[in-house]
Amino acid sequence: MFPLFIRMTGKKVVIAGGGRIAYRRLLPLLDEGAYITVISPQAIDAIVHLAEQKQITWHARPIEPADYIDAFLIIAATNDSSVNEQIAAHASPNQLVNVVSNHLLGNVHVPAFFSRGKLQIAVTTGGASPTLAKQIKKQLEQQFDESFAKYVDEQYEKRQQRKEP
Ligand SMILES: C[C@@]1(CC(=O)O)c2cc3[nH]c(cc4nc(cc5[nH]c(cc(n2)[C@H]1CCC(=O)O)[C@@](C)(CC(=O)O)[C@@H]5CCC(=O)O)C(CC(=O)O)=C4CCC(=O)O)c(CCC(=O)O)c3CC(=O)O
Ligand SMILES: NC(=O)C1=CN([C@@H]2O[C@H](COP(=O)(O)OP(=O)(O)OC[C@H]3O[C@@H](n4cnc5c(N)ncnc54)[C@H](O)[C@@H]3O)[C@@H](O)[C@H]2O)C=CC1
Repeated sequence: MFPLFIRMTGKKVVIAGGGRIAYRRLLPLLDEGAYITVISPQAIDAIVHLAEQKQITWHARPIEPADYIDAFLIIAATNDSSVNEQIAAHASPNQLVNVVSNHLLGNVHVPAFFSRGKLQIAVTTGGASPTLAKQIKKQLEQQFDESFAKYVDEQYEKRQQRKEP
């Protein structure tokens, strides 16, 4: 696996499934300014609420291949692993696909991560132990406390000023 940090502003994201895991994927993507469509017969209240506020689109039905034909990122987060497998199989090789139920499918994994301003720290075990990734992230959260946000953002300002003519 090759680590990348992806600018998601304005990108189309299709999420299959409307449960807890779908919502965990959705929130940081929404923060990044992605256009999110959830396709799922049922959805948890928090997702329904975001749809009512028009922050995302929700279609209350099972996913179909036409739903994600032009998505930049597809997240297969249903509780039916055969549906998630079908999504991985139907996606184009040039789309990013994240499958929450099987680390061997899709072409991107979501790490455990946190931010301190522009500092972002992400940890993955490649599906070996998501719980270990979460534990390591928690330790790093203590080590790199909130004060790093100020430090990193100051460094950023200084670098920007040096670049200006
Ligand atoms: C491949 C990947 C999918 C992807 O890329 O989306 C994946 C796959 C699977 N996870 C499973 C289970 C659990 N995952 C967690 C937690 C997290 N899982 C996350 C990522 C990933 N999980 C990706 C690999 C990343 C890596 O390896 O480092 C984190 C880091 C990020 C996030 O999800 O936001 C987040 C911590 C967030 C945080 O707090 O920071 C917990 C614990 C909990 O929820 O508290 C459990 C239950 C305990 C257990 O089973 O270990 C199962 C079995 C499912 C089943 O039983 O059907 C599969 C399927 C499989 O193993 O194939
Ligand atoms: N990656 C991770 O961190 C973890 C992944 N998992 C996996 O994630 C899966 C989902 O977990 P939860 O969100 O808690 O499940 P959930 O049961 O709360 O939600 C599943 C959602 O999928 C929808 N769905 C079912 N069939 C569908 C279809 N054909 N098309 C579209 N949507 C459909 C349901 O309506 C529901 O909204 C679990 O079954 C498990 O395999 C579980 C724990 C952690």
